[in-house]
Amino acid sequence: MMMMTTGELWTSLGSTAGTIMLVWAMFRSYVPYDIREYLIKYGHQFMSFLSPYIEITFQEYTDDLLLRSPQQPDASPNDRNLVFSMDDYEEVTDEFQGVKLRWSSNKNIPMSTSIIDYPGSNEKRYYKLKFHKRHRELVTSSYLNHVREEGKAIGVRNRQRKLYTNNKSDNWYRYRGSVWSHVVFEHPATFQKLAMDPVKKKEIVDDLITFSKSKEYYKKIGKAWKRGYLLYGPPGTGKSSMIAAMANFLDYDIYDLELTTVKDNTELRKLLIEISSKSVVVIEDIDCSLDLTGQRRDRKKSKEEKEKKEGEAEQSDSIWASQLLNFIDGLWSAGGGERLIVFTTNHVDQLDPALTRRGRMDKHIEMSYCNYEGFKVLAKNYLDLESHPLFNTIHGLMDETQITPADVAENLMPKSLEDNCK
Ligand SMILES: Nc1ncnc2c1ncn2[C@@H]1O[C@H](COP(=O)(O)OP(=O)(O)OP(=O)(O)O)[C@@H](O)[C@H]1O
Ligand SMILES: [Mg+2]
Repeated sequence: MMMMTTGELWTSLGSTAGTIMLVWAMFRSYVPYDIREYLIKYGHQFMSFLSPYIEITFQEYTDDLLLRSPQQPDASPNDRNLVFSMDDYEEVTDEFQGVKLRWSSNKNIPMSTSIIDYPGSNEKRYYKLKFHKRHRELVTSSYLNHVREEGKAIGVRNRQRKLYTNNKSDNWYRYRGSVWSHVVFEHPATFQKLAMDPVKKKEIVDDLITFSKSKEYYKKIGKAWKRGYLLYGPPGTGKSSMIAAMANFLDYDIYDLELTTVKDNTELRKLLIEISSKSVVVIEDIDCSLDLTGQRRDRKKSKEEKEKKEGEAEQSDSIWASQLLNFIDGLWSAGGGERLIVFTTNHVDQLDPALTRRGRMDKHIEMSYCNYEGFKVLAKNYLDLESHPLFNTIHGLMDETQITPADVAENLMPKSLEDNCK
């Protein structure tokens, strides 16, 4: 057998490359353009006929297809801003049901036609998927769907959640017809940090999990995929914190619907229609919101005044309440998206029966004064304390007094910077 030295190998490679270049240059200068194109086109077809591989090209268009190399970690919910993507001309290998598939990223850079050109503005990126012909069935029937679903799931995990508030209809034209304004929703509340009866807490968490997994069930029974909660209890017992915890838990947006700025049913319908899937719709202080005068009802009204107005108010309340819920039932049944609707009130006894009736609101949750269990959660949150000689005394005091978690929290907060450092 003849062995080549490294020097000889390089010389031979160099001369082969030289020959190829020469043939290519002759081909370009002596073969006319159209024949050249023809030969290249059919050359490609011939080669792909012989090749055992199939290549599919995907233009970069939406984030429907999100590629992630196996070596790169998923961005966790805490690193929402970290997005991993493929570099230009990078190749990654994916594995699906034991089959290896190669993805590569490429880009077309068209000839510039405009005078001012921003770098990258005209580039069109695309991805190529290469796999063996024998896996064609697997790729077309299941793999591409799998990529799409994964992409969507990653998109949902990485999206920034939003807190929406309804714009006053007088200003809708200013917001170019947008009925909702939004800011990024970043609230630290979690169920773990919520001070409340642990059994009740677990019940709510389980309820949310069941709801979020029940798409097929709601479809089967022909009902809108939604769930209604009524949170009630004195101020400072954690109703709003609970809503934030729910949204964080399910990764939903929040739509804070201020009913007092909604003038009529048409406006209400417009607002409700715009609410997207995976959201919590919140109507705070429902007893005040449902006053048709558009003003929050004054809780300190004199008794006679209250009685005098009771008749009218009750009538308008029930109109609003049932209309709101009928709208929601009707509008959302078509959409198929998952939505929670949460009402809060400090005065559950004053609510219209149309609202509190079972079936309207799926779950009534009472948020109440802080007990010892709640205190322990707050002590852990605020002071990082799990036990202390004073806990026994506090236990006794908590049983005797009615104090809201907000008040307890307030007292556990350091009063000054020095306090904090002790
Ligand atoms: N159950 C709780 N667990 C933990 N923190 C709580 C709880 N309740 C209240 N807090 C603390 O008190 C603050 C006020 O609570 P929150 O706004 O959730 O009360 P609320 O019931 O919505 O009151 P309101 O009826 O006045 O709207 C919160 O920011 C939170 O720090
Ligand atoms: Mg509140």
